[in-house]
Amino acid sequence: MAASLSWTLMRRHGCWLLPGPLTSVSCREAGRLASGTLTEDKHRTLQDLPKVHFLEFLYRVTCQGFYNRTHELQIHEKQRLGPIYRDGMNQVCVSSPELLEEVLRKEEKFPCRTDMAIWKEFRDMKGFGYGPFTEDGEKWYNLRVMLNKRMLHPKDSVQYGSVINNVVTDFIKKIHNRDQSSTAEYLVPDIANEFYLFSLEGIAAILFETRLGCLEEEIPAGTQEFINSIARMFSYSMAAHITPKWARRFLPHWERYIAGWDGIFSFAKELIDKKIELIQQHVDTDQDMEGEYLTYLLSNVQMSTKDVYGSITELLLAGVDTTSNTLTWALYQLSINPRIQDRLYEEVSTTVPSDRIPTAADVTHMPYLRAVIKETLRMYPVVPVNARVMTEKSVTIGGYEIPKNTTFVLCHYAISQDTKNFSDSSTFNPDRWLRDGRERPHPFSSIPFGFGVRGCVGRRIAELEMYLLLSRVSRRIKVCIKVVSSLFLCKILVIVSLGFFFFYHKVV
Ligand code: HEM
Repeated sequence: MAASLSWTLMRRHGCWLLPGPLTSVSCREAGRLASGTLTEDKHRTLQDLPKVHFLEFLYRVTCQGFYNRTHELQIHEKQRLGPIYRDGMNQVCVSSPELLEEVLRKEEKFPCRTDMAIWKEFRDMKGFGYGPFTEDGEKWYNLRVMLNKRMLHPKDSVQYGSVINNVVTDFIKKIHNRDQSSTAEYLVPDIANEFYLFSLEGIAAILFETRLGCLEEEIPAGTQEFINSIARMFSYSMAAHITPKWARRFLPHWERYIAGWDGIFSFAKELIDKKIELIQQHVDTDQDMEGEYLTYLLSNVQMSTKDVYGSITELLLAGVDTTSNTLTWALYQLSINPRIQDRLYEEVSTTVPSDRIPTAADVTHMPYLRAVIKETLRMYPVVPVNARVMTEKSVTIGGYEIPKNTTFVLCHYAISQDTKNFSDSSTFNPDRWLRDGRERPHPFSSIPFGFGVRGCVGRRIAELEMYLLLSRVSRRIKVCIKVVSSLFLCKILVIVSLGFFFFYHKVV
């Protein structure tokens, strides 16, 4: 998934290609065995699984236009081959909630995703520690034990409520000030970018305990350089990954990729070093030091400063596009579904009086708001494909014995789009998540934050950011889509540009 996440971010400049025809041939045997209806009379192995040949895969990607929409390729292959098959790289793809559950429930003590070799290479070159994405095994486990504290439990995230609300206030001010000529309605030309800046400001305020100025009229030069470095690192990642080591000297990609990381780490390091200095001053003068996440990590004797540099940087990178893309899709769906928007407005305005800002505690009384986010993540999962590698022993999945070190590709997108799991799956319907006595979807049919000990560490923070922003926006602003100039989706559902939004004040 780390690769998928980095790919997600890398593809911010991708484009939407027209869908190719979907064939409806299915591999009945694999489907029936996997769903348990075929007698398991024979010992079945990896070799017995239906297979997509590498050339077939190349053909689909290059000639059939799946290059920029491999999430749709998941659906295509599932229709042809059933819910479990081998892909062109001999990985085992699973695309039913039952099989997904089987894989994840059998995961090992230190679950492994994929190797982040080129991320690790930079850290090794420059002497920085690994973070939660790059670390593996017992070291990863010990790191997560420390990172989880003050972040993963819902009551931990509540303490960041006021920090996030301050950032939301600045976001709303910025949007309002955009067009001073009209108090009633105005256009926001690139809402995806506004949400990117909001998410970066929000996660940095939590992680660094400082503000970066992303929501100011003019973004400070250092912050802008940091944003550019993130973009540079991701846009050259794929080229750096496929360039052979011997060719790096002759092509510009590797150097640019490293320059991107240099910019990211030097910015993060400067902020962390400032905090270390501040803590030291307090220690020297015998003063108590109050602080949040970074202070907690730096005060933890089991974490070296080198590890803090690595972890904070990876948390920061994971916490921006994920949240901002989800918010953009949520707003898009609200803008084309005015009844859902009105219902959200009703819920927020009846739960919190208009003179009060919604808090983390208020959000627990807003089931519809939470359902809107859950449904957005079902339709547009920011991590549409994840992975697990069982490194200790072979494992039996869907009746097939799969040798150790085989990669399992978890096809979340195909699962959450399947009408067997969600009736009318292409319709945005938050109601399906309400706990009002209706039948609940299979628990593994939509798991946008992953599962188990390797699941998303930033989940609670991300949810709180999205709830607090959306509750305030929906109470104050009526959002309509005016022009969808260019709705680009790419390989992993990242929005490059979502046209123009037409905003109208509800309450000034
Ligand atoms: C809408 C927002 C987000 C979504 C949908 C999301 C989703 C995910 C998913 C699916 C995974 C992989 C889990 C697994 O393999 O089982 C993950 C991992 C991770 N996420 Fe998030 N994430 C979001 C926001 C954030 C934020 C705000 C942060 C930072 C505070 C963050 C930090 C991480 C980290 C560090 C990992 C790697 C964990 C590990 O390997 O131990 N995420 N995320």
